[in-house]
Amino acid sequence: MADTRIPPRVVLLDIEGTTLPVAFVHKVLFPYARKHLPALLEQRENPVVQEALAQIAQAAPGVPPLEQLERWMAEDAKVAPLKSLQGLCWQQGYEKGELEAQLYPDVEPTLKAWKAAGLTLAVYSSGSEAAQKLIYGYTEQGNLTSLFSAFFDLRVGGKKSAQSYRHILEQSGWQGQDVLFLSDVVAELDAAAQAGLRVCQIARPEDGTVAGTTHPVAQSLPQAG
Ligand SMILES: CSCCC(=O)C(=O)COP(=O)(O)O
Ligand SMILES: [Mg+2]
Repeated sequence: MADTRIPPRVVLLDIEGTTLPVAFVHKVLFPYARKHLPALLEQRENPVVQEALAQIAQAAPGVPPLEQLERWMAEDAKVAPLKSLQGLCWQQGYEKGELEAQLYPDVEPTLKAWKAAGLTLAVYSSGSEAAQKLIYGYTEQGNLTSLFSAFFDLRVGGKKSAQSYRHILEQSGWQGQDVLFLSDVVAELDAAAQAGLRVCQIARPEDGTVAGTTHPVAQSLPQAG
């Protein structure tokens, strides 16, 4: 159990519902990817596409790739081939100026203040590392990627599994009691706490996030720090 009188050294942040509105992900990013996936799948020479197609064939033998991707998108499944292909669609959207990440208003000033105060900042999202870097690379406030020291994605495992947070600690060398994990999803906080991290739920009123009963709750990043 962490001594809460000692401040954390690292803040590990979820994205959707924590730093970026759920509506932006579901009403802007996901539809953009859905529209561009069929053309992307034609780019057979692209190594990201090739790897994703191989992973889809392994996960769903005999199912046409686009059909399987549609199923996963309908379920909002957090699976690596979908996430890497979505990331590639978004890359093209950001580079063409068709996408720009709209963070919650408190996020950019708070991240900068935490960084200036000496905290290490890191991301853990189901979105691929490439997609995370795009979000923070193309925000309305400019490129914020240099604020972050590490980007963790589904390669460490799913966010509702304690083992994933143990992998993050192993890979980073951080001690669990030094790391504060912020997320809107209680099951993710449960898993992180089980692995020995400090946790705080971000329950955004504008997203209607339901506050749990087992972990500290804040309505914005500055309240959590
Ligand atoms: C970082 S890319 C957009 C978010 C995304 O694809 C997603 O599935 C949301 O995942 P999170 O773990 O940030 O809730
Ligand atoms: Mg989230």
